[in-house]
Amino acid sequence: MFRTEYVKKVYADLQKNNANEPEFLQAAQEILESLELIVEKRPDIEQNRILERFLEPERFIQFRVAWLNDKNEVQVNRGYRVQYNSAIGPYKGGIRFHPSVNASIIKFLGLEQILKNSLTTLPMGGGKGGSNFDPKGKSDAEIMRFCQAFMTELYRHIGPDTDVPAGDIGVGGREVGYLFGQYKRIRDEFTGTLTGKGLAFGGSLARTQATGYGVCYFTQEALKTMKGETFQGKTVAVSGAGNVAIYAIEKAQQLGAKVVTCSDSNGWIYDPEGIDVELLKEVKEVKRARLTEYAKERKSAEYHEKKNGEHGVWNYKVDIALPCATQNELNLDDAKALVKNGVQIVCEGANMPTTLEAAHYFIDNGIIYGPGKAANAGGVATSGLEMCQNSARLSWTFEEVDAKLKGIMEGIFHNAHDTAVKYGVKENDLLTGANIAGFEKVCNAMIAEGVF
Ligand SMILES: NC(=O)C1=CN([C@@H]2O[C@H](COP(=O)(O)OP(=O)(O)OC[C@H]3O[C@@H](n4cnc5c(N)ncnc54)[C@H](OP(=O)(O)O)[C@@H]3O)[C@@H](O)[C@H]2O)C=CC1
Ligand SMILES: O=C(O)CCC(=O)C(=O)O
Repeated sequence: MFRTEYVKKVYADLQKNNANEPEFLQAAQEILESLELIVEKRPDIEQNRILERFLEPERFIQFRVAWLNDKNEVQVNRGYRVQYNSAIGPYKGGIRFHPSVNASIIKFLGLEQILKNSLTTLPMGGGKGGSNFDPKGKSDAEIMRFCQAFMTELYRHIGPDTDVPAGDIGVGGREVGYLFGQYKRIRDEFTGTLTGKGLAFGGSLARTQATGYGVCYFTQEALKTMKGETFQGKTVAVSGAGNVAIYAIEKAQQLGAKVVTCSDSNGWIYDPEGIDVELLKEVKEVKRARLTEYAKERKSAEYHEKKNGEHGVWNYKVDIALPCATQNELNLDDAKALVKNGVQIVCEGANMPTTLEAAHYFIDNGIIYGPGKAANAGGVATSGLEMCQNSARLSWTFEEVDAKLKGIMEGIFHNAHDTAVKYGVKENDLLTGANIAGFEKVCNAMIAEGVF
């Protein structure tokens, strides 16, 4: 797995100290495999014990969230915030509400966020938070009470220049609104402490679309640079049917592709005529319903229920795959099926959706592989633009924000690509390129700021 004694020791210690955290160890292993190349060139990394410090969160907060459901029964959940690294800016990263959330998930997401935020070129450190609260089936009033209870603890740890949370799985505009309202009430201040806010109270135009659009801008730039091609006429598989998936589908179709799949945790849609994205928005964003509702309304769509935990969407003949649901949703068998069916490029809208062996398989087989920390950075980049607008007390137009987002995503692609080439790995290995490029800036800042 590793060549150098230093990296071997760092990873062995990490395994010992985080034995029950598989997602965290997976993310760390993937990053260390890339960073070994820079460690070999720069002795100051080992001298300053940068890897040990980089992998250890500056702060990990865990707290009780007690709230009342609609029957006036007391419910208890667990809340988290990891403030992972502040070398290049205030901690920044989303909040996830999903029953699977635990320390391992929060730490893997926080670790990825450090590199992602660095790649955006904006001054943002890495953080992430969440709860094992399950928003599915909860009334609007229950969601509000949970968000208020969550923020009643979190507020003391965050602030516009300290830590700026946002949304992630299970946390969208509605939840950010309730979280912001409670923060404002407790602190008695109106600042940009959360991003992804409603447009009426400091949100940025294009933040809703940003992650999905950004994945497509990144994919388009990679296709153009490495293959001289575009989305025009291509067939695309997307997984997920949430915020990232919906706007990835919308932009891919605007750029001339046909997207034939999407999914939720119960099943998937195959729609050979192309996903009707307006219908998908109606089902998911307005009605908050399941994909079975989409299939009822759309004659050309097939609905498949998931039986053995399989994701389903990776078995079709497509040119482009955009995993946009959740971690480890694309395994080695899925990767083999995609390659057999002629996929050219895989760019991740979700965080770590591809298992490590599947990612290696793509890279070894010449597939352009854009990891989430690079390809989905458009969400947090636009959050960074929301922070700029809040500080300046003004709002930019949709076109201004979208143009900046596109420029940032193109820049991230070129940074990852150029770094891959510079370090002598295959040019389709954007994973190594993204890891090293994101890390270098954080590493230099950590050394300059002294031992901490
Ligand atoms: N929102 C953002 O700006 C950003 C999000 N991301 C990442 O993108 C991914 C999707 O986030 P987002 O679209 O915001 O979240 P949403 O909550 O809007 O949507 C999540 C989608 O993924 C599905 N999903 C979630 N968990 C699972 C699971 N365990 N198994 C199968 N399907 C699942 C959901 O299905 P169901 O409804 O059935 O649960 C839903 O379709 C995540 O990995 C997130 O970290 C990355 C960068 C920014
Ligand atoms: O917009 C943000 O601050 C966070 C986005 C996020 O959570 C992510 O990039 O995974």
